Amino acid sequence: QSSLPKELREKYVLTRGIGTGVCGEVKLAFERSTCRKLAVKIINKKNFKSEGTATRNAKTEIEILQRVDHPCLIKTEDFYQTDDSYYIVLELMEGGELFQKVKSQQQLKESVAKLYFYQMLKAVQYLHSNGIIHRDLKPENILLSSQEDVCLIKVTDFNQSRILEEASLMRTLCGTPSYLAPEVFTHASTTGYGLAVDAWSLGVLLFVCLGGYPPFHESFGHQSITDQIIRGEFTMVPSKWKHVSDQAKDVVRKLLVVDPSKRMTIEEALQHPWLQDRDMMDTAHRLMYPSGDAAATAAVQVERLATRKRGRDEGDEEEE
Ligand SMILES: C/C(=N\NC(=N)N)c1ccc(NC(=O)c2cc3cccc([N+](=O)[O-])c3[nH]2)cc1
Repeated sequence: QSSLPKELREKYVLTRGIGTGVCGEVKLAFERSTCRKLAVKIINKKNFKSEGTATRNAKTEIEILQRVDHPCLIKTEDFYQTDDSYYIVLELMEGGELFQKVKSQQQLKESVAKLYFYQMLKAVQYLHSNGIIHRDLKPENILLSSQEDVCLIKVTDFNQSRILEEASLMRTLCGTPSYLAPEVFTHASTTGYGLAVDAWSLGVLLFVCLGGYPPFHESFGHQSITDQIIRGEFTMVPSKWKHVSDQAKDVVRKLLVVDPSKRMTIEEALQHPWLQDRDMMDTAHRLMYPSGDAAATAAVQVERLATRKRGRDEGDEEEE
């Protein structure tokens, strides 16, 4: 306890480790004044590559962590740092990492995978609408709020995240264009493609949740994992996928598209037939907005009306 910042020690009691991460660990903590249980993520500064990027990354990450406000994004309660570590006080996510749930070939029930995937889409939709690309979406960075299958999920670890610097692009375009490369003007450098990397990662996450194994892996066949990814070559092993609906497979196939300009976007994924599932959406919104406060309820109503309207537009014979 001695190496902990004094203010941290005065406000919280840190106990056992509850999760392991490549860049640090997570400890269970109790807030002295309220006895509330919390998590403290300890990030060793020396884990970062070079001093320069480390400090900049960490500043960006801390700024993002303190700025984001969405039910499916981890919320920080407090933040401390010493010369060699960052201490981030977070809400406790008793279900742990999605990684633990899907490793050892455990396939999730399709309804559970859909509930989690919908929440991941909403979290990433929120990040993108705030000009933030996550860039490191993986099962270790998806936390579950409880051991129950039906639970809230939260995206965490913004270490690789980037805030889209539209400003720097605007400055660039003010100068003389004569020496600028074509991609500076095309999609590649503006929000377009940047955001698409998160759509790909969500495709990999959905594949793992539905199939219980990763789409690209060094142990598959003769190709390196990089070649498999560059070629977008993955296999849906029948024994694992025969019970998975065609609509679910369609979402995976439209996200794991190599050409970012042809890849399904987050918005399009949210409109995909597989996700037009009112029961799932009601459950998700009940988990995301438990207080049922007015604004949230309004948001839910808007979403449901939109879904209902879409259904009518598409000749949805089902009566309301
Ligand atoms: C902000 C961040 N990482 N940032 C970074 N690596 N630069 C970050 C990364 C991971 C976490 N993980 C947890 O909060 C976390 C992991 C885990 C496992 C079992 C049980 C619990 N829990 O809260 O009960 C857990 N919480 C929380 C924050």
